[in-house]
Amino acid sequence: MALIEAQGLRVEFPLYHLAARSLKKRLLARAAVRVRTDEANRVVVSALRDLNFRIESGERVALIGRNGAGKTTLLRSLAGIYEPVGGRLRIEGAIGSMIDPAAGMDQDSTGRENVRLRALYRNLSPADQAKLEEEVSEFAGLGEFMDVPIKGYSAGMAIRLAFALATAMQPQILLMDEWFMAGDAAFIGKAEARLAQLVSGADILVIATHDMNIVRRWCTRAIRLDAGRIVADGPPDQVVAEMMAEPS
Ligand SMILES: Nc1ncnc2c1ncn2[C@@H]1O[C@H](COP(=O)(O)OP(=O)(O)OP(=O)(O)O)[C@@H](O)[C@H]1O
Repeated sequence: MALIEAQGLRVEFPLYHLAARSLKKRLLARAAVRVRTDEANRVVVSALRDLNFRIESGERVALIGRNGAGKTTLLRSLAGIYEPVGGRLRIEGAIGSMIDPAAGMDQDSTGRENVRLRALYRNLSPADQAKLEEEVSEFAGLGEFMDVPIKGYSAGMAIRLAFALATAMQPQILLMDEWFMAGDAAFIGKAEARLAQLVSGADILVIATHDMNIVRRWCTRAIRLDAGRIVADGPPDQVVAEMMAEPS
């Protein structure tokens, strides 16, 4: 059984380059809601503000909302990439994350070496390591590029490798940013089939997306963020319809 529970979750980013006083003042005056000065007199952006939610096994949740609403920040916080500045986050279950293809990859190592590093990190037996290597190479379809340092990969090749690696081991909680579905048509077809299988096996899926077809097709619940707050949480059809009805 997997579980994600947030209570009063807050994430902020300091804006270090805003030291100049007048600029700071102007910005604070214009964006009083999300930009504030903290106790240490630093200007910070409130990316997530007092989020409360509970996601249980069997749920497939879409995070929706306009640019800058906080979707990616929330995904990254769930993945443990960002440390909340306030509140509590409880996560039970092994996480597989497809947020940033470069995350957890060593740019100077080859694709194959990166797969081996991941296997070592996960403490896999030599047999499982060999199986993982074979599976990832086959799915990514990179051919001889598996033996080229990944800093020489195109964006699409990096996505292929990261996708193959993240989906090779069945996670209980799958975190995903929609642009992982980018790529050429052949890969998207393959990726969708793989994801469908994974989603049915994962206990929880959380996907950040602007694509309402993905929300309706894949998800059982939609959480809509606006300026770092949750403004709607419920069945996808209802939350999407409400959002569409609002003037943009
Ligand atoms: N590393 C960072 N440093 C400073 N501010 C950040 C950082 N990451 C995000 N932010 C700010 O946090 C807020 C939320 O951004 P986030 O990327 O989570 O939004 P989003 O909903 O994923 O947007 P989009 O749909 O454009 O991808 C924005 O105001 C953004 O400027």
